[in-house]
Amino acid sequence: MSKVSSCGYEWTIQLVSQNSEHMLDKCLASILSAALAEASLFAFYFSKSLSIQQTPCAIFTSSEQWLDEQLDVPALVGRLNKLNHDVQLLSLAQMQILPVRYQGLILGFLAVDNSAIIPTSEHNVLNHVLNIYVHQLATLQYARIDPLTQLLNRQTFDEKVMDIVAGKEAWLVREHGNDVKWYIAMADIDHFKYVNDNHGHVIGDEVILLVAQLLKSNFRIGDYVFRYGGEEFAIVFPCKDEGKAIEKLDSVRAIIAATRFPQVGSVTISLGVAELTDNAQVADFVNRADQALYQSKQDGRNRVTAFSNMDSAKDSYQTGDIELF
Ligand SMILES: Nc1nc2c(ncn2[C@@H]2O[C@H](COP(=O)(O)OP(=O)(O)OP(=O)(O)O)[C@@H](O)[C@H]2O)c(=O)[nH]1
Repeated sequence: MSKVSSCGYEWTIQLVSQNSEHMLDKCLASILSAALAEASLFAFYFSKSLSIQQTPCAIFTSSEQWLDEQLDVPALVGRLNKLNHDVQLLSLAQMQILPVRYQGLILGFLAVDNSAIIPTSEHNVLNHVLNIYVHQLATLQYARIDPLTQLLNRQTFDEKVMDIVAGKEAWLVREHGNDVKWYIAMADIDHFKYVNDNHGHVIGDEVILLVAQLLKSNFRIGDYVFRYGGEEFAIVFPCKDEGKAIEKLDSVRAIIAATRFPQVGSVTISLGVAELTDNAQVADFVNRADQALYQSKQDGRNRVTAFSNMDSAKDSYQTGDIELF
């Protein structure tokens, strides 16, 4: 543990120079492995959505068995939340817990077994390292956010879809088993040009914002909602099967159609949906969902179309002559 005090500055520099979440996690893991070399077991739990609505999950652990047996994460977070904000270390019977706070909320913790007792002078440095991690994560996440809607932006979209196709969403398998599929939906506000032309761009922006909020609040926390372009959104979400995915999208479509938009009245969206399989490129998935969306527009708008139900579109997709917007 003596390494801790001498390396604080170096570790800070290492953490703030990471430019992806994945590399930031790896960097923190290697720092903690060096800092806690004398501890036989440790684990870092954190809520990456930076929200208390999501129970912190394991970012890395030195032994899953130890954790499964001893950590009741929701109970521990509840207990940490009741602590005074000045408390930086909680000593339990078999482990020491360093709470990780962001904007005053407990978003996670570092658990270290009692084989290495962390001296007061050193848990301050570890707390500092964990703080730098949280702030660097927040900085990386803000760069991925669309300023108008606070949704994930287009730049984040490709990376997230590639991660999902590569099977990097491990939490999902832990929670639902292997029989869950991912779907991509493209959603576009109907006749939006009319809104801009008749009410002006400021009201147009407000319509985009309200649609974004309705989309975000009607999908689950583990689903991804992106602002893909001006009045176009992409939603990437797991579902048991395509029927359920269409049902979900149609229920959100109906909620938007039933909402009264200030000044404008009613607004509808059209959607297209395709499954994310592991044998195509991100651009192919977007094309498929876009073709289905185009079909929804052709069929009269305010509806959901699944790419799998479009035989003619599949043919034209293969010959590459589909007309997209
Ligand atoms: N206010 C506002 N308007 C935008 C934004 N991005 C794109 N637009 C406008 O959105 C409109 C999109 O119109 P179109 O693509 O022609 O389609 P539409 O009128 O929505 O009709 P359909 O999609 O066929 O139902 C254009 O007038 C764009 O200028 C934005 O960020 N804010």
